[in-house]
Amino acid sequence: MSRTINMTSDPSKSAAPTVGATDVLVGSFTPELPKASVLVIDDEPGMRNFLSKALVGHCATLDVATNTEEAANLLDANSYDIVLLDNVMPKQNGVEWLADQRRIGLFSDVILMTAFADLDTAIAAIRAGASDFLLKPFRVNQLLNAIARSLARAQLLRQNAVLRHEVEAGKDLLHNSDALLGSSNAIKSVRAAIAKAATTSSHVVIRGEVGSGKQIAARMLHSNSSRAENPFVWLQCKGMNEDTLQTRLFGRIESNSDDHWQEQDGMLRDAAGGILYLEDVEMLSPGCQNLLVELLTTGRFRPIGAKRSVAIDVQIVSSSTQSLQQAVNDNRFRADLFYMLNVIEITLPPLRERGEDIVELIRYFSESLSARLGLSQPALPPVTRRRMLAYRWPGNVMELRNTVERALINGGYDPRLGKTAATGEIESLAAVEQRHILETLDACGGNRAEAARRLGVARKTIDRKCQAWGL
Ligand SMILES: Nc1ncnc2c1ncn2[C@@H]1O[C@H](COP(=O)(O)OP(=O)(O)OP(=O)(O)O)[C@@H](O)[C@H]1O
Repeated sequence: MSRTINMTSDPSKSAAPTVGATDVLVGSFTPELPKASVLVIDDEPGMRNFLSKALVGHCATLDVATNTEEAANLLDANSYDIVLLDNVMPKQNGVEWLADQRRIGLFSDVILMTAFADLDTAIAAIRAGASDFLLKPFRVNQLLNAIARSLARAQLLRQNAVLRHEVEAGKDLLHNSDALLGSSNAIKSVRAAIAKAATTSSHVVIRGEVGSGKQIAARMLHSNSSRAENPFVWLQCKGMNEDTLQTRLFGRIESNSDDHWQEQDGMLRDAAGGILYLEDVEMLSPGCQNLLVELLTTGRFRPIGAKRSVAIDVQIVSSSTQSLQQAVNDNRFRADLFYMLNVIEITLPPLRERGEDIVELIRYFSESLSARLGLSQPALPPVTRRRMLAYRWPGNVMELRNTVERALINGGYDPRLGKTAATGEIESLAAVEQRHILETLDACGGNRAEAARRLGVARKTIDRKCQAWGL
């Protein structure tokens, strides 16, 4: 059986350390070390004792295995950031065992400890995926430095992967608002729902039309949650074949007949501890749906081609432009997955249903885009403003943002702006009323008294409505 070192255990009661026991630790080696989980694999009691004594109190979890079978069992059950592996052990040497484990699925950084620094061992270890060497005898500082280096490298790789996903997201994220702007009651309720969802780890579905701000809502949820320090990883589920989608999400391990292996990390591992945002979740391929059900049922997933599964803590926020329930009814989406993902549902109202926000959004985009593009803000004549308020915005805030950007580039708003085509869609009474009043105002050249007369309402009513819409 393996031996687990409990953080409260007293390693000094074990056999006396054999190497560098008198080293004094100075300073913090890396901010990652206190959060790290480490597995030590060594058949020599003295060495195990030295490593335990050196590491207890410095890392979050420390497990010790006396042989490779114990180690494999521990790896089946737990995830480790670092594995410290002795090379010379009975039955199978460390490098051979490591190569086997990489093919099964070993997702930790491995530091090989060896007394024989020959080139062949070094080459074999690198091929087997060791990230560093410790040449025996070594001191505690050398050990902690090697671990710190591996942790820092892993952190860097993860940050790099997350940034790559952001670039692939293709969205102009740097210049977007990081909050859902607007003072309409509809957007206030959405912000309140986001704040509530951010206090839990429950999975969330955000529904809304194209460009209505679903991704901004998901990012807001992330930055308000306790997961904010961990990654937000975005995956577009639309337009990718089954194989690519599975690899991108779950990762893949491939080995060929030459005993070479290749590992591709999936987004799930990149998102560990954070939020995975599945955009257009209704387009998720059937195979991915099955794998996600397995993940949500067991809390573990298996990279494609791996034999070993990995435990993962991730909050899934999905977005859907179509009705997900409809996709279930049409047998395009698994009903159990729908219920697992849809613990909390947030619906973003279309822009035409929250006319009060339009002027605020125009101002925001006009100011932020003019600063970014180095262009002066275009004038917004009352007639254009009215037309923008009356327009239906089928592309929602995204369309509004692009309209403002186009006006900046062209030096003014298009006078034909806001000619609405009927869509046959049912609108709320408030939206119809707003559009009708604004179109009447337009027909009256902005004369409110005349518009009130034609509409058969008091002038004060028109004034009150215009004020609410920011006119
Ligand atoms: N309430 C809002 N406040 C500020 N910006 C917003 C708001 N809603 C949307 N946006 C902006 O509109 C654009 C589209 O938003 P976003 O990408 O979040 O929409 P979406 O619903 O995810 O779109 P899609 O369905 O195409 O993925 C972005 O530039 C975003 O910054």
